[in-house]
Amino acid sequence: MSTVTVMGSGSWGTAMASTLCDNDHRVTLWARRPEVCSKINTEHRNPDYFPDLILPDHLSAESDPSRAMADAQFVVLAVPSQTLRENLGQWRLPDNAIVVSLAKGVEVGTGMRMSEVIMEVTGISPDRIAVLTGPNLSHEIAARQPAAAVVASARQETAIAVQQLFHTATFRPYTNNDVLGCELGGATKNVIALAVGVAAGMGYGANSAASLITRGLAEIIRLGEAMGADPHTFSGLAGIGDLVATCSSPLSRNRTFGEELGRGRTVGEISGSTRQVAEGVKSCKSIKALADRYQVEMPITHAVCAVIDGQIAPDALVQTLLARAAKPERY
Ligand SMILES: NC(=O)C1=CN([C@@H]2O[C@H](COP(=O)(O)OP(=O)(O)OC[C@H]3O[C@@H](n4cnc5c(N)ncnc54)[C@H](O)[C@@H]3O)[C@@H](O)[C@H]2O)C=CC1
Ligand SMILES: O=C(CO)COP(=O)(O)O
Repeated sequence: MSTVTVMGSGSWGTAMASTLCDNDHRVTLWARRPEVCSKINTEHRNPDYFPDLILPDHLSAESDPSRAMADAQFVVLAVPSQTLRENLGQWRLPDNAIVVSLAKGVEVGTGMRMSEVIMEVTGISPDRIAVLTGPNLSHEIAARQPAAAVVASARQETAIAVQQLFHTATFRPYTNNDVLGCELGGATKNVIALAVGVAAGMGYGANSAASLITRGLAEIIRLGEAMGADPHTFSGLAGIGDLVATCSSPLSRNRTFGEELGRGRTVGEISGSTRQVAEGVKSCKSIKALADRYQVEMPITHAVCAVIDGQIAPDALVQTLLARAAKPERY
């Protein structure tokens, strides 16, 4: 049994905290709002994110970050990518705890992956940092539907410790030492899911979705290789696995955001109507910046950015991609 603190009580933090309880770990969930803590502690519910789910009764919630993390052997970070730097700046993580990053994004302005942000802000060695990623839609995980995932760390013992921490009867993590590839896979698939959503919102079917997923994977691999990732990572759970889950599921916030765009709503309208984060809306900019920095062609990412920035209408996204010069199929 380990002592684990999950920092962030949105969809993914709550689902992961709940899963961790299946292994009888001592789990504390940090929530910003005391009223959320109170609902979790007294009613075992987090109604804003899971109105129908009863949480394990031994899951406890705490709104004070220091109290939440006291004694934690593992700290699991489940806040949005674009707030992680600010959050870490305000928190004091316990010495020697292993830090697990759950966020799937690239920081706007710096182009940094989440493990890089963690290292820069906290000074923690990469040996104590792990990334958990893969095809893991929170509502399916919270319902204990079976799924696999990847735990990546620079240090194999850390990856194995986190793998064991999360491995339950329904949740099966594999280890991987390609932290860069795993993080990139998780962040880039959100952008492709936005494009797939736009196509779906315009009424296009499986052929359009499959074409975007496949060519999306090609541009993800191009970027990954240019940055030094292992290309095999992208044929695994952190790559094609997560890409397929996110691009296919109506539960995906990124795909749904794109679908709303395709139906004619604006970025402002969609963002204003949900409290949930669709990471690709911001990360598309930082991923496009990485593509420019590494001189990699990422036409779908470019087109998504143009839609999000209002430079082209959503219904021009697919046309823009189809009108590109003809070329051989290759990565
Ligand atoms: N929901 C899912 O199925 C999965 C999500 N993820 C990733 O997990 C990360 C967190 O996403 P979700 O929990 O799904 O998002 P969410 O929108 O459901 O919840 C985000 C949580 O962060 C909190 N938050 C927002 N702004 C904050 C701030 N400035 N400071 C501190 N906390 C803040 C919110 O109150 C909320 O508790 C994202 O990077 C997402 O890509 C990864 C795998 C699956
Ligand atoms: O990362 C996810 C599934 O693995 C969740 O995707 P969304 O953020 O699009 O809901």
